[in-house]
Amino acid sequence: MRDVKPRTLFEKVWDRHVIEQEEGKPAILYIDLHLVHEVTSPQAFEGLRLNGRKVRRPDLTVATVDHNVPTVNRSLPVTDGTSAKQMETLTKNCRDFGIKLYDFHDPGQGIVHVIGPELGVTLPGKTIVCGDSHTSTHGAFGALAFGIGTSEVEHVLATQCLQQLKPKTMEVHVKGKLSPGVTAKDIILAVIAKIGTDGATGTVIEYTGEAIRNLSMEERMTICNMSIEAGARAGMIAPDETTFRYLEGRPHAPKGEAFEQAKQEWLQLRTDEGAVYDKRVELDASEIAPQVTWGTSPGMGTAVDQQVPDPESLPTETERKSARRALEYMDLTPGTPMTEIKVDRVFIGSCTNSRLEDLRAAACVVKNRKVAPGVQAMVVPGSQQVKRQAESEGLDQIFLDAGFEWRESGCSMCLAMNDDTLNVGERCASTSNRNFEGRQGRGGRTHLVSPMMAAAAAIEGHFVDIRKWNLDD
Ligand SMILES: CC(C)[C@H](C(=O)O)[C@@H](O)C(=O)O
Ligand code: SF4
Repeated sequence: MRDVKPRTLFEKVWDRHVIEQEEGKPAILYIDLHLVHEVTSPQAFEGLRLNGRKVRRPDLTVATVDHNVPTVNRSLPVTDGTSAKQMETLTKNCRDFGIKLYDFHDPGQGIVHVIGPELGVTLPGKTIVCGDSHTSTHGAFGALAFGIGTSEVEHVLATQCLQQLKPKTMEVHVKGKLSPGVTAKDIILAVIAKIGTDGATGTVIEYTGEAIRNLSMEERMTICNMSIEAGARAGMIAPDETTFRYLEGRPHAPKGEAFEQAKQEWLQLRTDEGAVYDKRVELDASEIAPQVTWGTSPGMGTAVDQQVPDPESLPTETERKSARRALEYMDLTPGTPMTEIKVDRVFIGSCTNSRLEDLRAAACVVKNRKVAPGVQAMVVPGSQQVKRQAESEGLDQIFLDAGFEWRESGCSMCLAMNDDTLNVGERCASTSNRNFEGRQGRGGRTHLVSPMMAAAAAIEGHFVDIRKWNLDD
């Protein structure tokens, strides 16, 4: 008899990929796409060599350099020893094992989570892994995409399979409409502020509701990207016309009749009526204000029209203790209006917010304005393609005229593995996803915001409520 139990989107993708499942044991999953970058792959390839193994499916494996790449002049040799070595190692590994690499000079190079969708290798219903926690980004297409460790990278390279315990499910339902000036980044920061950085631990989140349906693919990627900051294994959004419009014509997406057929299949990838999630939370988009983090974890955030909270007002001693420590590190006083916090640096980039739409939104704020004196601001496009497109629209000139630096693509100051770092004590408005101590450089202080909010902070020299700006002038 056919099993007619209603299933969630996650369960449908999971079920299609289970090769073997013994009761109480991890399942063995088939992996459709393995993305590789220079930081988490060297030991994995070394392991293959030591065991005399090949890569099982080089055709389902795609590599790029992103974490370490310098974002200035690419015609010069890479001077940082560790970065140069990691990049050379990946080049050699890809050559030896027959893997397509988007290297330093390739027009397709970029942050791994930006280029997957751009190339159309990220597709609905696929299982996608990468030795990188923000692999959750690709779930925006209705793929099951999650980060894995280096030993698992080796396992997937060798077998194209992975052992996984089945995660639980969680629905994050965002009803209603966003106010002007409030973006996908504000939704996800508000979700994390509400449920905490462990609010979704052990689950795969599915984002649903009117506010999510109305988002573009770029915005959906921003949301799924930060699922990991809420503790989730992955984030997913059911594919729809927005997804198909984005994918059609991408280099590796199916073409013509095959695309139409794929679309019919992808349309099945939605949660059945009556399917039950293990957990559920609901937010009203109309109540979300632009967000700014004040602490050293992505959950320590508030609305821009609020104040730095008083740690003593928090409910538990653990929370009070970590908030006290965070405020000390961030050099902030409880009760300070968020809009009075001054910034030294502004970073617009990272796999959360470095796509064309993000740059357009920031440029719209920056146009005909100047970066405040004393503020150093930079834009780092997520990929070479984003960079080229932005330049063809003249966005680079808008940023340059305002006093921003316009860089080459890569992770850059999201995690400061290259020369792009904060100095001790510097405060940064950043469109990235993590604000841990030292994340953007030792002693650096990070405030997570949307691209529009980062751009406005660059212009004013402190955080501002973007809803109060007239952006049509
Ligand atoms: C370097 C890599 C392992 C790491 C990750 O997995 O997320 C990085 O991308 C990050 O954002 O901290
Ligand atoms: S941009 Fe930042 S978060 Fe994204 S993969 Fe690179 S380092 Fe990780």
